[in-house]
Order: sequence, then C-alpha cells, then structure tokens
Amino acid sequence: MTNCEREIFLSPEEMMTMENTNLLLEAIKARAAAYTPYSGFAVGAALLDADGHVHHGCNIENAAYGPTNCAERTALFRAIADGLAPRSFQALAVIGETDEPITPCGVCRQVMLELCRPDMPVILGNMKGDVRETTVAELLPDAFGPSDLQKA
Ligand SMILES: O=c1ccn([C@H]2C[C@H](O)[C@@H](CO)O2)c(=O)[nH]1
Repeated sequence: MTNCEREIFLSPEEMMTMENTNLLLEAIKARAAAYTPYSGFAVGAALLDADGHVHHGCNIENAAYGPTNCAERTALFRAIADGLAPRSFQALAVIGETDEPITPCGVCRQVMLELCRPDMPVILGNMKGDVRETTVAELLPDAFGPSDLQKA
C-alpha cells in the first residue's frame, strides 16, 4: 500500500472542525457580495441545509439605515424564499472583520429562533481565524418564540 492509498480516519471532533471550517469558507465567499456603502463593514453568512446545500447571505445596507439587512437574515430569508422548510437547517456560519468572532445582532437572533431549531449550531468567526461555536438557543436565552404562540 502506498501513502496515497492509505485511508485517512478523522475523529468526530476533527470532522466537526472540518465542517465548520468549510462553512466559514463559504461565509467568506458570501461576504464578497456585501453592499456596505455606509459602514464599510462587510459580513458573510452561509446556511447549510438538510441536503448539504449552502445558501449564501451578505449584509445589504440602505441610505435610510433602518432597512439594512444583515448577512444572517439574508441567508435565512433567501433559503425560505427558495422553498426550504423552516427549522430544517443544519448549521449557520457568520464571518466579519471583528477582533473576536462576530456576534449576531438581536434582530438576527430572533429570526434565527423563528426559522432554525434551537439546538442548531451557529459558527461564528473573524478574518483572523478565530472561531466560536454556539447554538441558536444560547444566543437568545429567555426568548419569546414560536412556541409561545403555539403556531410552530
Ligand atoms: O452579525 C452581524 C453584525 C452586523 N452586520 C451588518 C449590519 C450593517 O450592515 C453592518 C454594521 O452593523 O454590519 C451583519 O450583517 N451581521
């Protein structure tokens, strides 16, 4: 057996790290499309669906500021508009040029809770390579969510 033929076995932790890295790389690709004439702060998001497909999102700013859409919501709304089922997603990665791994705004946290399962992993990164993994529920404790209206 040559070195090339030898199989490489990865531990579950190593597999997880690889999947997170891949999704963050997709978020970096998504970030390239950011429209940020006001803040100059580009953010990218990548949403992994149940079939393994990735949906890109970027922030899209507005002269009136308020209508600005964050990268996270762009990815989620795009996937829902494309017909994917709410709460069917596997993971969301987000990246921006922050000192620590980027942390989503409150509006995006509420939208994540609406459209993702509470235990869905959220992988947060920055352009220096720092990474933090959390979940939708951890990002929005004590939340008012779909179950409170019993329309989930
Ligand atoms: O998690 C975040 C944080 C901020 N932004 C955007 C909103 C705005 O366009 C810019 C500055 O807040 O970054 C995101 O897209 N996602």
